[in-house]
Amino acid sequence: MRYDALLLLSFGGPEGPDDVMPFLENVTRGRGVPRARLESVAEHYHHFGGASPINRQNRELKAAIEADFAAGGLDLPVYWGNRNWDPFLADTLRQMKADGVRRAAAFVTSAYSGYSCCRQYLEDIDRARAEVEGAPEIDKLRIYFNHPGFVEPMIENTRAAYDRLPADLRAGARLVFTAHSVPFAQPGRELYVAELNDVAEVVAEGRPWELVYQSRSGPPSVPWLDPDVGDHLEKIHTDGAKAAVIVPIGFVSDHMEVKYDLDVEAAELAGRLGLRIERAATPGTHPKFVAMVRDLLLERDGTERPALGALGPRPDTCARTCCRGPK
Ligand SMILES: CC1=C(CCC(=O)O)c2cc3nc(cc4[nH]c(cc5[nH]c(cc1n2)c(C)c5CCC(=O)O)c(CCC(=O)O)c4C)C(CCC(=O)O)=C3C
Ligand SMILES: [Fe+2]
Repeated sequence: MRYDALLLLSFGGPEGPDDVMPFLENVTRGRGVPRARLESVAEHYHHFGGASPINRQNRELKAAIEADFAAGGLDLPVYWGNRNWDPFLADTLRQMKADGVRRAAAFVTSAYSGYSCCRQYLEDIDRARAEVEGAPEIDKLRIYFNHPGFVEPMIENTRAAYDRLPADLRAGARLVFTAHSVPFAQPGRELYVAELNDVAEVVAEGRPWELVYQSRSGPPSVPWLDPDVGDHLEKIHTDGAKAAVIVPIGFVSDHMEVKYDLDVEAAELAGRLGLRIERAATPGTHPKFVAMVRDLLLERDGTERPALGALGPRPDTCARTCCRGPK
């Protein structure tokens, strides 16, 4: 084992009402998100008492990874750091250094390629390391959108969502995959879209399906990936659909974008339309997803690199050109 720690690297989220605005300002600094959008997203967090579910989910994931390492005889400490909120990555690196960690592998809670999911985390690592003299070296583990540990829980959760539909609605239910929208001009967008389509085809298990986007945040003048999930639900309702299974294929846990934009907003819309929807769970702390983290670590020492779908495993280190950030 060439690493002496695992770093769980995530987005971060507010833990109470006073954190909401400072958190949103961290997320959107320099990104041209309109103030009105920030204020409406703040309301999503206030709807849940000002706390994002993502921190609890990361604490649970960290505990599950620790238990899985222990059960697998892997004696490696696990640390957790975020891009946008406490525990901030630089503080975590300071702690790792104090504990004598010299080289760590990073597992990021985003499964896909593209600037927001991948390159931005590499930039976060560079920036945080530059802040901490003598910081450990950090290798980001490969992108895992098509690893069976991510895809198989998605398949199981999709089947379970079908099973929750009334039997008479199952056969006619539309299968709708959803992912976070990004600006059309975002570096790596083509690869992000290709990967989403590749996994959707596997998870659909032969059913017809469609891929839509959610949680768009830029000004209307800037094109983002579409169609939007809400517009799409209205369209399939107009087409005569009675039910749909919604699979948040773009996300690894049931955080705010899932809990609000799907379980509140899309659910309200579907209720108004009289469209029955069931939302599939995300991998979260599914045992296969947790075990994948250990597999990704061990494959660095030459074991198999499993991948489902047609695209094949991504390389360990992505080329600087594949989803370059803003210059
Ligand atoms: C592709 C993608 C993922 C999926 C991959 C992954 O899962 O990582 C993702 C995840 C997440 N996005 C999250 C939250 C937010 N994203 C925002 C804004 C943005 N997201 C973007 C992209 C993505 N984001 C983009 C291009 C922007 C515009 C600003 C910019 O160019 O960066 C904003 C600002 C307000 C708004 O405009 O919505 C918030 C609050 C949370 C935490 C939720 C919680 O608290 O539970 C998570 C996991
Ligand atoms: Fe986001």
